Amino acid sequence: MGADLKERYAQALADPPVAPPATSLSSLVLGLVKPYWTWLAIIFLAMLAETGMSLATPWPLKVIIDNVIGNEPLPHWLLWVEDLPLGRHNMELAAVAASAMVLFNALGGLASYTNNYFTESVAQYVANDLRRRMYHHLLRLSLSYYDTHQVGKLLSTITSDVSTIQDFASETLLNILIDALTIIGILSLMFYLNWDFTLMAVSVSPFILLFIIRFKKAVKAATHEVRKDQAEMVAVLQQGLESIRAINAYGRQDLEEDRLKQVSLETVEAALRARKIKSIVSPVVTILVSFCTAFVLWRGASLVLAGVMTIGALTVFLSYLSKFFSPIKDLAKMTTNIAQAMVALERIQQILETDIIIHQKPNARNPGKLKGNIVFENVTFSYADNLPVLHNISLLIQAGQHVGICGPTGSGKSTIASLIPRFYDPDAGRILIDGTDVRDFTLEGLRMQIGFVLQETVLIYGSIQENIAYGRPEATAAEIIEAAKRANAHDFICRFPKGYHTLVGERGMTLSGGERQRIGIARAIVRNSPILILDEPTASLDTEAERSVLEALENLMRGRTVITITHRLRTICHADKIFVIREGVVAEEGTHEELLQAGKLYSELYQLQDRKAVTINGSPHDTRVKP
Ligand SMILES: Nc1ncnc2c1ncn2[C@@H]1O[C@H](COP(=O)(O)OP(=O)(O)OP(=O)(O)O)[C@@H](O)[C@H]1O
Repeated sequence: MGADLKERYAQALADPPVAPPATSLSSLVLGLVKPYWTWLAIIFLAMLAETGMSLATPWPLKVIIDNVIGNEPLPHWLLWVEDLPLGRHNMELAAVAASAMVLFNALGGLASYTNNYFTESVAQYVANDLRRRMYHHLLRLSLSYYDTHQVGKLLSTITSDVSTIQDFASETLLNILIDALTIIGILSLMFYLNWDFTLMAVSVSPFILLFIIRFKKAVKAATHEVRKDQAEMVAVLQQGLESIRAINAYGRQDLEEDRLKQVSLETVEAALRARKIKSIVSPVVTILVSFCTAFVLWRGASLVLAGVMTIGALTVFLSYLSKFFSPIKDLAKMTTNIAQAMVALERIQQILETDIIIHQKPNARNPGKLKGNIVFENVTFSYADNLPVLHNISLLIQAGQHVGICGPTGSGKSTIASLIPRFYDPDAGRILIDGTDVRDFTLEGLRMQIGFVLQETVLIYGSIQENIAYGRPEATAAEIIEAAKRANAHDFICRFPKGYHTLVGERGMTLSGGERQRIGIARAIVRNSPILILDEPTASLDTEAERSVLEALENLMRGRTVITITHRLRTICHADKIFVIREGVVAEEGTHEELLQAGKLYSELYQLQDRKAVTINGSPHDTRVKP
């Protein structure tokens, strides 16, 4: 058992969590449990044994009442007891009955242990598979999915909804199956004991089941509402904690608290509405069941008095009746759990079925080492339907060229850059690198050829060394140190007591903006891609930090095709070509001198910035990057 589990654990770590896309809830569930069919078979057998033992337990009592205490003859299926070497003494028969009771319970206990052991294993591994499958899917969705979905709500599904499924699989599902088997078994035995009596006794069951089914719908709708509100609450909390600096800076703690208060109260109200519906089910079922039991007691007493039924048979019948209604009552209670699990599955399925992915052609090829010729051919792109952000853009960037992209804010500069690594695909037109449409390359291969330094370098929680090697994990320690030296980062890293092993990112040491950018540059140097996209890499830095970062950038840019997006025109005035973007079109293109001579938008922007720099510093402030 242990070895099997260990093996499964190792597989769960190693298996790629890829699974065919789910189409319906049932196919999702079947796909999830399929790998565990041997365990499911063991569970089923153990369940049969557990149910059988539970059905057998009242019979020793009947033997004691009817055959040991009373004088009823032994039923024909028990005559073999007379052949035992125990003799025919009543107390010996009582000893057999008592031992049988212990045996039934012990076997039932063993079956129950096996059941729980394997059910919990299946539940844990199914939850593990679900989490991994969802994360795998989410990591590959197009960025446009995240433009319209809150991360907090997704977190809530990956954690809470998966836990709901896990709890359902490990507790409720097993109970439902055992209950169903028990009901079938008890009905058969009750028919054996007294069929017409049984028919009358259980005639109330269809009404109970109808009632339960009717309520299941209402409970499910209420549960949907509760989960929606709970996910909303996680989203509010996640956003608030993520924006903690802005909240402190603007003193908006009260506003954020109010937001949580509102959504938290909505969650409470939704949960109370759901409880109102849920709490009706149990009492109604209990009352219906008590009518039925009362009838059996009354009618049973008259049958015993008339000598048609033995006291033992009535006791066993009553014991079965309570066993029969207990799973029916459980089913009523479980309506809530079933509804919760259905809602959780639907929410998980919604994520798994999202198809906003950047598709890779089946015959896509790895581009290998690209030279870096980039062509935009009549590219049109919109984030939202029918609202183009780029209109018919055409650009030509030759391998090894350093080009600048500038233009007013919101004109589409960053959007242009994000189409090259296929963060998004254009609506019309195409983008070619070295003469091949980027959609003909594998996504991973294409992105390996592109390095980024953005306005803010995002540090991953881990050591500085891991952060530098993030884009190429196989980089050696020597390569990492060399990259840090070229990025002007080595000296400040060595000043930390733990050097390259210093923890950064969440909860780790916090680096200044300039230091973070230099880590970002070292990261791009280690990745060593022929195409480099610099999106306002110095925008958030002061003059001193900017100088050091620009020096590092010079080292990084050498020998690569570089696209620099910036508002600071002085940083691109030595570029081989500058594209001026306005309202999603290329308004002008040329070298710095050509654009100044043209005397249009670029020249206006440049002169405006020139005057500002003179005013601020008393002399022009030159932060140019020499290619
Ligand atoms: N993820 C997004 N979803 C929807 N619209 C977006 C998204 N990102 C940008 N936009 C919109 O697209 C337009 C172009 O944005 P983009 O970021 O490319 O401009 P930009 O020229 O780089 O601006 P800036 O100089 O301010 O960085 C803007 O109107 C912006 O509001």
